[in-house]
Amino acid sequence: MNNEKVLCLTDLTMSFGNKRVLNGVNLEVYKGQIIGYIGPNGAGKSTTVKIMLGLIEGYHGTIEIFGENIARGDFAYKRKIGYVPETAEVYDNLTACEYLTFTGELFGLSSVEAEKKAFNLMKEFNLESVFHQRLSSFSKGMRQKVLIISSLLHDPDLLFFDEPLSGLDANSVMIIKEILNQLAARGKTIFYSSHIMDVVEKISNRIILLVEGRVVADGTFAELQAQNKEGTLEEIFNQITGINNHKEIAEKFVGIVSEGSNHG
Ligand SMILES: Nc1ncnc2c1ncn2[C@@H]1O[C@H](COP(=O)(O)OP(=O)(O)OP(=O)(O)O)[C@@H](O)[C@H]1O
Repeated sequence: MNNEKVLCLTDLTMSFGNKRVLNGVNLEVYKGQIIGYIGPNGAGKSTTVKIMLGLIEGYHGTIEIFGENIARGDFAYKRKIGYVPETAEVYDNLTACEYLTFTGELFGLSSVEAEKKAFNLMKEFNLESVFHQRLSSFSKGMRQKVLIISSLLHDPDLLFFDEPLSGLDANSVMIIKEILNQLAARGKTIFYSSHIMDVVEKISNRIILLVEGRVVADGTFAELQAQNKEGTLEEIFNQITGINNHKEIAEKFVGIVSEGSNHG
């Protein structure tokens, strides 16, 4: 593992109104690491990522990316970043070709270069026949693949993926997992959030668990296993986050659903 520091968060806090969402997050991430950033709904994962991308302001603490404090306002670092958001506004009226050429150009590629690279990448996902179709006609998984391609066109050094496997079928998941592994082997750093625990378990070489805006576990899967009684990452997650009454919650939920049901 390389010891070049790519990301450094020091005492990161963030509030929305009176609500404290991040409670002093400290992290150092090194080149070539694949970080699985996990946590319950609302833990603050997307907020952390959006702050690092400069999409949310008003945080306290320090964020250094590639050694630069991002508060200085020099956004050159963004050119070396790729991002797949959790929910994306894709420009539905554009064709895949138009959208990808446009995003490639935003990151400094020439239009010819962006289009050629986009086409070649679409082809690897068997999407070449829809290259000139509007995104509005794409299925969820097809759109997700376009977003993944769009985040990688400029060959970024640091990738932020928020639930990158959303909507992808089993074969595509295997391909993306392999792509992430190969990118990391080439020195790319990957920071991704996902709720799909078996995938996080398999592909991350470091797992960070955030609960209520605090890092409560940080280590390789083997290290987390050694610190906890449970076996799979899903079980470790449930053990640490203290949610072990799934059955009772489900029973209550179904009870409420069936309340007063005289609907025939
Ligand atoms: N723009 C906003 N204004 C007010 N509150 C917000 C805003 N964005 C996020 N929050 C709140 O911050 C908390 C953390 O949200 P965040 O989206 O970071 O969680 P998450 O860990 O990514 O969750 P999930 O797993 O559900 O995607 C939530 O309580 C959310 O309601």
